[in-house]
Amino acid sequence: MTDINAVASEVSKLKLRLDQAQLTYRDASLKSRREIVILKRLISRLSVACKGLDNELDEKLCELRTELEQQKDVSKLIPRLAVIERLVTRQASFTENENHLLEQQIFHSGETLKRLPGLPAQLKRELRNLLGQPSDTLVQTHKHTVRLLELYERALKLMSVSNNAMVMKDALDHDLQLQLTNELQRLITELDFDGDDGERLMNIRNRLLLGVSPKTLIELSLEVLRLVLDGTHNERRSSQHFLDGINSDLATLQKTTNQSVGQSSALYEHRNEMTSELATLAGTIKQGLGEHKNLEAWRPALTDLTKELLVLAERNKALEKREKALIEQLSYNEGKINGLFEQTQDYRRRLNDQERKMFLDNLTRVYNRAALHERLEHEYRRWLRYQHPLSVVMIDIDHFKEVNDNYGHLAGDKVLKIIARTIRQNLEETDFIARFGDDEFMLILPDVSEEERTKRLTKIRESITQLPFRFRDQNVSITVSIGATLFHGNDTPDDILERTGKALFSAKTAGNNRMLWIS
Ligand SMILES: Nc1nc2c(ncn2[C@@H]2O[C@H](COP(=O)(O)OP(=O)(O)OP(=O)(O)O)[C@@H](O)[C@H]2O)c(=O)[nH]1
Repeated sequence: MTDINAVASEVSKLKLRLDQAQLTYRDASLKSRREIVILKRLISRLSVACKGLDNELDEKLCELRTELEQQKDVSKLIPRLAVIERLVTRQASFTENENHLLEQQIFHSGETLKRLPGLPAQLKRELRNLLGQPSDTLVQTHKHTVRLLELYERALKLMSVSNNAMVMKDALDHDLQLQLTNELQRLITELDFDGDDGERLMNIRNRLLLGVSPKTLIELSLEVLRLVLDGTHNERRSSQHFLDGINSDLATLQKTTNQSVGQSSALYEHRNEMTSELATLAGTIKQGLGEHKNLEAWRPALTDLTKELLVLAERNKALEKREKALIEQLSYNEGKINGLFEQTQDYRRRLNDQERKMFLDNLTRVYNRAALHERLEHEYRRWLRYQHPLSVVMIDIDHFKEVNDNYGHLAGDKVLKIIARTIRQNLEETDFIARFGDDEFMLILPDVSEEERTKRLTKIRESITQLPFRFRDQNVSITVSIGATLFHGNDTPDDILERTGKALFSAKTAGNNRMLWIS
């Protein structure tokens, strides 16, 4: 019994211990499971945090996560955890290194950006602040990187805007310079100066044709201006001189004419006096002849009368002399007046000549652009009235610049002259030709039928193609493009010029050496 009791008591103790052991085991198991859950969560977070940093680490963490799902005994995972710990430590030191390098790079790039010329002060200030801030952590370094990139972007935008502006400004400046050079060159051809000044102008023009720097362009423009001013002063001086001459001649003439008029009336009075004295004498003689039967007795009185007659004859002679002098003075005055008339006629001819030259192109001797506008306006008014066909034509030499470039501008000048002559030769009296610009000519063909104008223009084009130009021992063939149109509807001269230009442009873009009508 005792044994049984002892056994029973042993059993009961054992059971108690078993219960306690079970409880302990349950606690341990619970603890272990909680630790596994925490471990899993940690590994999962670590996987996310390290994702992409290192492929090997990614792989190992992935394997560990799978194992953790299956494995009951965590202790078996210890070797894997050791591998991961090693990989994480390696990654940490790698990241630290990289961070250090990145910081150095940020500093270096920031300094480079700071030295960039033309950066706005505000951007430079922000850059200085950024470089002065410490970056102990990776996050701070990251923020610095982003901020630096922003500043770089702003600087780039600013530079590209100012570069574009500069490129555009350069292009504009270049275009403007070309335009000014061509215009100055063209204006010189309209100036008609002789002698040294004319030669100097031609030299300037030749230099402009060869192309000049902006500085030289300004210098040449000033020189042209000076020459024009000198020319104007000279012209004014010579006009003044001419007018002064005429004025003093007229003053002298007026004086002598006044004297002549005075003399002439004095002579007239004298003559009247003499005539009445003569008449009185003649009356006295007649009366004496009737009264005196004995002439001998009358002789002394008659002798006195004769003396008086002689005195009258003497006075008459003196009067004649004065009259002769007066006639001479008058004929001298007449000569002077004729001379003055001739001088003014000469002056008028010179003015007319100058006016004509103002409308002529100095180089080609055809009309210039000013004349064209005047003529076009005139023909336009006639067209409005009579509605006859009125054609306007623009002729442009193809690749003319190449002639200048390859054979020199004197060759180019020659081409312009010969082509102008060739066009003129193929025109009728009533047609009009003007040099419109560099290598462009304009024609106005009034009252010409469609068939006739096509024939005329085709002949012009073909004649030019056949011109035997020869430069530097080379045969050079030159062609022209022609654009033309007709006045119709509500057209104005400006519309016509624009349409002719378009027609010419189409002829050129269609491949040159052709004629194109836009109706
Ligand atoms: N020799 C000479 N050249 C001139 C004169 N006037 C203008 N030029 C030159 O004529 C040239 C005209 O050039 P562009 O308008 O390009 O003409 P292009 O070479 O015929 O070109 P396309 O018309 O397109 O065929 C410019 O180089 C001017 O310098 C001049 O009186 N004499």
